[in-house]
Amino acid sequence: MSKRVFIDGEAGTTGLQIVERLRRLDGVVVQSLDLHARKDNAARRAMMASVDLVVLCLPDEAAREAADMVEGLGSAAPRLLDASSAHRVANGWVYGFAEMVPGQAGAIAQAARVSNPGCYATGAVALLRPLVDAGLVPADHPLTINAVSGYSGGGKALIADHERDGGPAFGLYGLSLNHKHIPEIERHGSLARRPIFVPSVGHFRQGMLVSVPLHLDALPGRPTAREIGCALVGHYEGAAQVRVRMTQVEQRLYVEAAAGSDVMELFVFENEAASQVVLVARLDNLGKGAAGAAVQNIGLMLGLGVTAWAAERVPA
Ligand SMILES: NC(=O)C1=CN([C@@H]2O[C@H](COP(=O)(O)OP(=O)(O)OC[C@H]3O[C@@H](n4cnc5c(N)ncnc54)[C@H](OP(=O)(O)O)[C@@H]3O)[C@@H](O)[C@H]2O)C=CC1
Ligand SMILES: CC(=O)N[C@@H](CCC(=O)OP(=O)(O)O)C(=O)O
Repeated sequence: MSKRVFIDGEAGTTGLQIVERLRRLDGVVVQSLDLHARKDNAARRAMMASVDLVVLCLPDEAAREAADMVEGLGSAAPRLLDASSAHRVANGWVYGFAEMVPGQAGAIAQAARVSNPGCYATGAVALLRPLVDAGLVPADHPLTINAVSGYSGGGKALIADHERDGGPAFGLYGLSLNHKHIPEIERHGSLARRPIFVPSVGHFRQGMLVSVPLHLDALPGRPTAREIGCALVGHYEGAAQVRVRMTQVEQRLYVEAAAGSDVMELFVFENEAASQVVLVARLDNLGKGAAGAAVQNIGLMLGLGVTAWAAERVPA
């Protein structure tokens, strides 16, 4: 029998992307509220009690309220996947980055409550966690993370701002060095020192690049770029939605290649003579950075086979 999923916030940027993906999957049916009932709490509660899984695609405060609503259903409570940033470092929630450490996919499959990772955090944690766990980058190493995102990362409001005449071309933000993804990058990157994180947004709809520069001669044991690349390759071997690209011939890395794909690519670029590398994650903020990861987690939580769909979208 098909599993029933309710997406609270279905009409938003992330919600629509999840629905589009779920429509192509066997074994799952999306249950929707009528347009006029989307914000009617009694209708939402009744819908939540009737499904196997609720996905929250809401602003943080509304996601907290919706999670309380689900919890209030007691033994009738469905399982919960939250795409907002409300619960990413909260107790009792499993972090929905299946490839992060061995056993994470299994923990997601068993969990009652899963928090989908933030888009920037997905790139940063993907690059850093395996290197910290392997001892190549010390947990307390001073790190800087730079990133550029497509404007769809800011939801309906930022999309409208960019799609009007005279929308902005490019801008840095988060300049109080307090972006909301820093706590999840610290926690799930296993970092003991707060990184400096400088996000930016460009005048393109989808895709993002997250980069971490490293001075190799400031790391213990002075690892080579190859050792770093091999650690990433070893960690992500067999992962359908993460690819490590070992050849670094590109002089330019374009963000466009990520748009529309649910696969995240990781790169290690180096200047050997200067003993410097820059690690880069390229992903779609709406793909592996949001809806792609959400559908992967829905598949794990409901026991559906979703990797075949993901593989269709692997770039050449
Ligand atoms: N865009 C992205 O790249 C990513 C977004 N996310 C997260 O996903 C969540 C949704 O973001 P996004 O899709 O971009 O946002 P949007 O602004 O595009 O959509 C938000 C949706 O939530 C609905 N909504 C707002 N408040 C309520 C409420 N109180 N009750 C019911 N529905 C409500 C809105 O309806 P209406 O328009 O009618 O108000 C809208 O449909 C956020 O927490 C965001 O941080 C996560 C990863 C990436
Ligand atoms: C360009 C832009 O505005 N991006 C969003 C993050 C998008 C994302 O990952 O979402 P959540 O953490 O909200 O789930 C921001 O910086 O707040």
